[in-house]
Amino acid sequence: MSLIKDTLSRIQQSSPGEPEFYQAVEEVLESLEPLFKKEKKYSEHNIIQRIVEPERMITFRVTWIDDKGKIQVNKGYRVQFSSAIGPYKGGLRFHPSVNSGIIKFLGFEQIFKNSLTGLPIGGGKGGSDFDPKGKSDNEIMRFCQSFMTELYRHIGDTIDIPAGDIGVGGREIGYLYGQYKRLTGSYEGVLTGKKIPWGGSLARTEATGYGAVYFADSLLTSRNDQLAGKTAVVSGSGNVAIYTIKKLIEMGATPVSCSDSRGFIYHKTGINLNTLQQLKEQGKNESLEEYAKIHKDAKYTPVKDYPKGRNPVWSIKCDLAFPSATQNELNLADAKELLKNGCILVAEGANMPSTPEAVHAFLEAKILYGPGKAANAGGVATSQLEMSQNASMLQWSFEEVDGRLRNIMHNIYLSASQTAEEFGQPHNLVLGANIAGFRKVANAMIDQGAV
Ligand SMILES: NC(=O)C1=CN([C@@H]2O[C@H](COP(=O)(O)OP(=O)(O)OC[C@H]3O[C@@H](n4cnc5c(N)ncnc54)[C@H](O)[C@@H]3O)[C@@H](O)[C@H]2O)C=CC1
Ligand SMILES: O=C(O)CCC(=O)C(=O)O
Repeated sequence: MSLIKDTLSRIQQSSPGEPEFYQAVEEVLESLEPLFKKEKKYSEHNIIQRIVEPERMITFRVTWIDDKGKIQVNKGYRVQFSSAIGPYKGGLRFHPSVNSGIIKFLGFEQIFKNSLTGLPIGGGKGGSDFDPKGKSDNEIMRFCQSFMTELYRHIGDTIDIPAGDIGVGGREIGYLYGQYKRLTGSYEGVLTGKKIPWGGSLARTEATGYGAVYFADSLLTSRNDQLAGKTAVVSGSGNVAIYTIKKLIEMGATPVSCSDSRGFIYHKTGINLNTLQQLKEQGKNESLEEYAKIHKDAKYTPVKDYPKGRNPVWSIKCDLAFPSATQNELNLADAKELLKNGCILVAEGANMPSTPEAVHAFLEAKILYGPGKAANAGGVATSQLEMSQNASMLQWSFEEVDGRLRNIMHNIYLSASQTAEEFGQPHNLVLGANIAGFRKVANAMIDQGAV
């Protein structure tokens, strides 16, 4: 269609070499076609041309000194994509694969995800190609301090509020926050994902994983089904995967896998969360290999033994799948395998983990499919709850925050499914989430004039 083709060809020309960004844009635009047919105001106000162009993209040099005294250089990014409905909000990713296209795809997704939460937050994202693996604590600290020395002038508690993502957890947020305070002298909620004694929110650490499971629960309930008794495959073994596994266990399901960039574990009787958490806290690269040494009935498969072009996590027989590692980790062949094995639900903890072909296969099969921007929105929603607590100088209980998270996830489900129904495709939550998220942002853009 011309809306998609024209927009893609324009962004390919103006932003060459950013395939993940084009992928994210194409998926959203495909879903928006029925809305554009129904309501002309979005074309009249040229919303698409405006929304695919970030309000601001900041790139900067991050110079830091390693433990040997050598000067190292990385690249830092912050995309401030849309402030139509609130201050820019989104995580920071530290991973060697980070480049402008990755940051822009994540920032673009964040616009609609944040809108879906029903909270007043705009879309942003940032990060660096810095690789935290194998770095000492002091190296991480020096890197974070240098990163913030550039970033601090662009952020603020009502301007742009970064948080964590891959490679950025409580430790990194601490070093970033310390440096922000040193530079500005201001104790404000400028970052979320802070530790509890210095402004963090209870349940933020758990929120993305818990939220994905709450979302799955809403999906299953819509078909008079439940999590209890189901077998689940989970990929990743970081923040999102661990708290997905924890909540699945609490709700009576059996998560049987986890993975990292070196390999995966299949533990048919169920992942032992204590072992996994203890090994991950030790921070060794070999934690999943160690897991299989401790639990003899678990099988570890290294990446070098994966069949070409496949992620064998998705070949494990299961009822439910929670991709919780990274983008494009589940392709069409993987999707077909999941469907062949009787998987009835996919809830994406990661951002854009399924390739477009895999997404189409899920939609065609009419299984319960929760796209990342809906299913993993619990993390950013709880970040906004952290901002609210910071602004009012209060701290809510775990139960209070968790209860709000659960409601927010159910409301996201309702908003996506009711919108999907409105457009005559009740099972299609990709369409529902994209239209519901877009409509609010686009209407705000129209109200605010040509800015
Ligand atoms: N932390 C949060 O609150 C949120 C995270 N997400 C998304 O969830 C996903 C996971 O993020 P976190 O758990 O926060 O990060 P993390 O750094 O805690 O964990 C990332 C996990 O993914 C694995 N991984 C990374 N690249 C991989 C690759 N190429 N192949 C296989 N495994 C790989 C890592 O080994 C690790 O187990 C990402 O897509 C992130 O954007 C989405 C919403 C919020
Ligand atoms: O908590 C946040 O602000 C951001 C979380 C995030 O990066 C995401 O939703 O992908």
